[in-house]
Amino acid sequence: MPRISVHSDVIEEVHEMPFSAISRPFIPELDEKKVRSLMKILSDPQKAETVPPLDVLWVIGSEGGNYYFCFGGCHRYTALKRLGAEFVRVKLVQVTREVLKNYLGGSTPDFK
Ligand SMILES: Nc1ncnc2c1ncn2[C@@H]1O[C@H](COP(=O)(O)OP(=O)(O)OP(=O)(O)O)[C@@H](O)[C@H]1O
Repeated sequence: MPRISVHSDVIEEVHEMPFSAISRPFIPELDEKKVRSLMKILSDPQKAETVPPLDVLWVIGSEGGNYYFCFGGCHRYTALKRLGAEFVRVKLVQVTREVLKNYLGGSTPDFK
């Protein structure tokens, strides 16, 4: 399997995007205590920004469509979901369909 180098360390720009636009194909294994702790922090406007933004992989389709996937940040993602967040802070990492294939294999959509 090729080595995948997809990380946001060098990306400084943080965006706010609709949570509903982010696909998460895999069910995470969770430490419930950590999720609850993150929910507490994220629901406190004074402290929420101490939690780093989610890394979101962004694919632009052949006809210009935008597709967003989140594979990591399981606990932050789940905490935000349970809080009913409408908008979330993310770092966008633009990747190709080939990179997504490393995660999704044969079920990688034909992005348009
Ligand atoms: N109360 C808290 N509990 C856990 N993490 C916290 C808390 N407050 C702030 N953070 C920060 O939130 C981030 C959580 O990232 P972490 O990698 O531990 O979990 P995750 O990315 O949400 O899930 P996973 O790594 O399991 O996919 C860390 O940068 C941590 O410093």
